Amino acid sequence: MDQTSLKVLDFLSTYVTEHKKGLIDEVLSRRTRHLTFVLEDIYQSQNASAVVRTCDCFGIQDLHVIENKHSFELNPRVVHGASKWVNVHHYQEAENNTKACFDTLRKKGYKIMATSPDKGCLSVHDVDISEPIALVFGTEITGISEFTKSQADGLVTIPMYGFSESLNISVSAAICANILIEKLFRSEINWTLTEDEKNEIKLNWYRTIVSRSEILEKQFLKSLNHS
Ligand SMILES: C[S@@+](CC[C@H](N)C(=O)[O-])C[C@H]1O[C@@H](n2cnc3c(N)ncnc32)[C@H](O)[C@@H]1O
Repeated sequence: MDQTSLKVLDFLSTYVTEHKKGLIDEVLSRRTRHLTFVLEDIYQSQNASAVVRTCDCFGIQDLHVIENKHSFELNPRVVHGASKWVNVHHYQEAENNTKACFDTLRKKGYKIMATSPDKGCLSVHDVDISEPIALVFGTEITGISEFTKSQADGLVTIPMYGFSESLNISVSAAICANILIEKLFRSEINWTLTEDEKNEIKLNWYRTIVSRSEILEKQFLKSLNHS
């Protein structure tokens, strides 16, 4: 983070109560980029919203949204403001947005694991979390695309024992988040964010919670340029 952004962070922090600052620091201490979620063409807003909320609740900072056939929409009654705390990255411009997303994630060092109700896949309990993982969830009716199936580094399943063929996508995301985050917390892996990452996220959160932050920031930057 550059010096000016650090000064803005410092400035905006004067408008945030000590209680809120403490809460933000506590939440940031449990945020991770070691695990990230990917949604491929999810078209029901309540499902997309429930996943955003799950990411926030379990400390998954980034959600990648692939929009090949369907656009991503949030339902305010389900998301409950959680989208303010999670970085949502959209892939909607390329000819194959799934490929664009996977290329980006691989460059960042992620292994791509796709989820499926198929019995033959690796159980989510047995996933190796030593490397950063991007977990892909498929669309409501047809699941993950053939492209994802062929390009993923592995397929993961939540074992099921009933008559139904699959879980709801948002339920699957919550179960996987719970299992993998607990596994991460119990491991020796360095899954926490760097100080720089924490500051960048904190600045965005301060901008969200401080009223009229945009105007205040403009005035502050003007005063910096004059001094
Ligand atoms: C309703 S399911 C899609 C069902 C589709 N017929 C299929 O075979 O994938 C939607 C998404 O939820 C996730 N899902 C559902 N059940 C799962 C399970 N048992 N294990 C892992 N993921 C599951 C997957 O991401 C799936 O693409």
